[in-house]
Amino acid sequence: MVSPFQLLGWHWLTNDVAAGPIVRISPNEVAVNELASVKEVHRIGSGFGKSEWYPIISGESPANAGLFSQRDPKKHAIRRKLFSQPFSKAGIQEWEEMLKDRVNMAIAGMGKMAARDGGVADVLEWWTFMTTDVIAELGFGENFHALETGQPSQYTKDLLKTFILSGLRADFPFLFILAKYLPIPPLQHAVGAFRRLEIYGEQAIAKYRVMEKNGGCRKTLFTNMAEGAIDDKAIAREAQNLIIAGTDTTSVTLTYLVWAVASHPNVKSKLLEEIRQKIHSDTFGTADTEELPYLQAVIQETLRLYGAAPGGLPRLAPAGGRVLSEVFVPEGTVVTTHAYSLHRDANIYADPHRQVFKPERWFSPTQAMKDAFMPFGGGTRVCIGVHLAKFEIALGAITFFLAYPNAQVAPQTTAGDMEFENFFLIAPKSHKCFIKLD
Ligand code: HEM
Repeated sequence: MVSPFQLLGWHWLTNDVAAGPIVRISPNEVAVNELASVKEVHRIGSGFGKSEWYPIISGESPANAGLFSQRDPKKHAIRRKLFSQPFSKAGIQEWEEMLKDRVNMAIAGMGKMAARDGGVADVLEWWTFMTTDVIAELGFGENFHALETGQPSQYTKDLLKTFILSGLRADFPFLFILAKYLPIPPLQHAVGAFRRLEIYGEQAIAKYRVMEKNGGCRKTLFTNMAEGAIDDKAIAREAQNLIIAGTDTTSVTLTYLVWAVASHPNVKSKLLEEIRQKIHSDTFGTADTEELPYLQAVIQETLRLYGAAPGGLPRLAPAGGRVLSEVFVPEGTVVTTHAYSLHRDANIYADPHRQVFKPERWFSPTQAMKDAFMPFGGGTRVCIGVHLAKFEIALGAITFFLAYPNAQVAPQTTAGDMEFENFFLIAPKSHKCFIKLD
């Protein structure tokens, strides 16, 4: 059974290291935190598949499940194969100019905001406009113009609203049925948003097809997929899912990176020294970002502490059950693993906690550090957007600190504001991160 806590994504911090390697957190659910057990759960071929939480939270039936929520391993493998080239490192590098353009627009937007608002900009807002415009271009071949207008599109607002509301819809479906007939404004807005999203996705793909016929369409991630490999309804759904999976995840992580670096002057000066030494003109590209070891260490450390999806990833114990951390876990039990706890395990990471932002630890990581590092999940279900996310974060960080080397956390943003809110994906509680740019 899926618990309301699972649906709302609130069940992730309970598995503290002190609580033990395996903890029963509901009648049919255990959380595991021991490295060997976590590795077993995510090992390719281990038989631990995604639980029923995924189709419920995404609102997708088995017949129309997308890449993220597909539970059937064979169907998932077929869909994943279609995505693997466009999302590969080389595939993402083909979008380099567009990525750089959107990063530059975000930096310019922050500058304009700061010029208007006493030198201070909300970087979370601009990184979110950036990631939205990037993924809309990749998924739909459309520009949502969030960066140009400094406003989220109606589509993005609906999408993010429905992501939070999907937990509610799954738990209380009758409320959403009633909402069609009863004048309860918040529920009617939600139903309207779900419907608008479906219509928008289908219209966008239909429009794309017309342009394709006339030879005037922009390339998308789906452009080179074999004819008929995936129908237009499924493309619309996948594109929509990519916007959910690829927007806030990256913008929140990049925001925490800027905040953490701006809060640690020694880290900032080392990062700036490396960037200034190795980046000599604005023609730098994605490949150059991989030649900056200190930047890469800063990104790793940010993902360790502030990766955007650190909570439980629910899987089902396979036929016959399994022994995990010396405990027999019967078949069908929900088993969750949590990057949050693993990334703070003092047996693996020295001084693991939040105050200790130490990129240097990644210069010579132990095998255990590498094995325990799972901000993007693991096994066959590891995040498909990892290269896109890492390039956006790297390009964003370089461009930001070159433009604003004196960046500091503004007094409007306190440590409390940057505590996590958690709905499966985390965000700063205040949903803002004000940085003084000069
Ligand atoms: C810093 C940014 C990101 C983080 C921390 C992150 C994290 C994750 C995690 C932890 C998972 C595994 C979920 C599970 O097993 O339940 C995942 C899966 C996934 N992510 Fe990401 N993600 C990020 C960026 C992106 C981007 C940019 C995209 C696409 C545009 C994306 C698309 C996906 C998809 C489609 C899956 C499902 C893959 C599958 O099941 O085959 N993610 N992500």
